[in-house]
Amino acid sequence: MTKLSLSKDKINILLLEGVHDNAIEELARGGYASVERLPRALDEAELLERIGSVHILGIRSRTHLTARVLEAATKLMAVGCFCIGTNQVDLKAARRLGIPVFNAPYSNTRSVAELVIGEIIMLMRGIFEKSALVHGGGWMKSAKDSYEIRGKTLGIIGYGHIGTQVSILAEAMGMQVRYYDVVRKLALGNARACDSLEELLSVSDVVTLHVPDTPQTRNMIGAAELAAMKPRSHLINAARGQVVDIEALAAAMKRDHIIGAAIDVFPKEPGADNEVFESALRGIKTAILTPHIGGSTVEAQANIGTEVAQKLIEYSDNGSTVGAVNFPQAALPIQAGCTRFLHVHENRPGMLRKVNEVFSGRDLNIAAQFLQTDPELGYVVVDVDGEVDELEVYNDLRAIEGTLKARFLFPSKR
Ligand SMILES: NC(=O)C1=CN([C@@H]2O[C@H](COP(=O)(O)OP(=O)(O)OC[C@H]3O[C@@H](n4cnc5c(N)ncnc54)[C@H](O)[C@@H]3O)[C@@H](O)[C@H]2O)C=CC1
Ligand SMILES: O=C(O)CCC(=O)C(=O)O
Repeated sequence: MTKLSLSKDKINILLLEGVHDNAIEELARGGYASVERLPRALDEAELLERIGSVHILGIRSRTHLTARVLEAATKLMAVGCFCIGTNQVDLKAARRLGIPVFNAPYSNTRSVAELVIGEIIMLMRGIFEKSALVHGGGWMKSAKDSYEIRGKTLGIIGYGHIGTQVSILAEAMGMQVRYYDVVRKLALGNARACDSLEELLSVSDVVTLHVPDTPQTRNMIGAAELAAMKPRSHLINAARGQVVDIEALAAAMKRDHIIGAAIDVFPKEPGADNEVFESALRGIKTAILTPHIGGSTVEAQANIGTEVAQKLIEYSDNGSTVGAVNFPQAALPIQAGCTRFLHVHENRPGMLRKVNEVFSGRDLNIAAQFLQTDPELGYVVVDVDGEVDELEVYNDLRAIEGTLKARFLFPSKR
């Protein structure tokens, strides 16, 4: 079993928001048993209270890791987001503190795409409104505003992993697909790109959003964009809450310009299960409102549990950062008989020289060295042959000005 500068039983792992059993099992297989799992998110005050003793933290979309929380996380080695989106983490702060953040970029793609396809049909048949009436004893047997999806135009904003899956499924059901993306993307099947967002909005019977949360996508669908949509069309948002101006959408629905919407994500989502959800869309019968469950399927959660746990183990065991969203990427082979030193630092001139002096000053033989830098951060991994006083080396590495984190693995003597 891999030996770490901190033995595995002392590595405290905290998993929040009901991360799947697979993560626990994977971590146990990797020798990590000090794992606590909570079914819910923690707010900032609770995080500040607990984070000081945590080495590895696992979250989903409801836990907000602010700079304040990360700065208090003095022992934190890595964060695992058991989802696609990482906007709930202050990635810059994590990076500045030398903490890599991992996610699962594909494991719930299909679940979101299937939900969207289901919602297109539900919206275009007005099913939720009719069902609610029947539950109340009513009987609205009408074809008004009910359409087949065959032959209708679906506009996809953001033609990435989820957008392209939706595209394939929608075409298989006879829809015509148009898409808009800021990056030039290869069209799948018979889908066709639009030159502008305005063009897409003006031709689509249903518009679905699959963009990340960025400064450019904030409120990208506001009053003007809703007005540019076809009269009596539909909108789906299973991307991020800030992408749609909810008040403007509610107004467009009240005047029947938009006759159906399915919204899974909101600008303000309840942090705790007992918090009341507030939204201007509540009470609008033609709006399908779901509690951010686009990726919440048994299959997706199981796959995500395994995938993110593996990435965290790889980083803890050997320093590999493949899949980190805010860190230089390093895929590191194990060197038999070596002690491995990991050093994360601010990318200042002369840093590598100072790191190397720690080894050359002791006449140590460097068997392999790996350096990955970007304009702000440097990550150097040094494998040393033979006997080495790892604690001394570790202390000298930590003493280099600009050091963010240092660790050693597979020590030669303990
Ligand atoms: N509701 C839920 O439970 C879930 C929601 N999501 C959300 O879905 C989003 C999309 O996921 P993926 O398809 O995997 O991401 P992706 O990164 O594969 O695709 C995003 C696409 O959006 C495009 N894009 C970025 N900015 C744009 C802009 N301003 N205008 C037009 N296109 C733009 C990108 O070029 C890219 O092609 C995630 O970022 C996440 O926020 C993901 C999983 C589950
Ligand atoms: O399942 C979750 O907690 C979040 C899903 C999501 O929005 C994502 O994967 O980005």
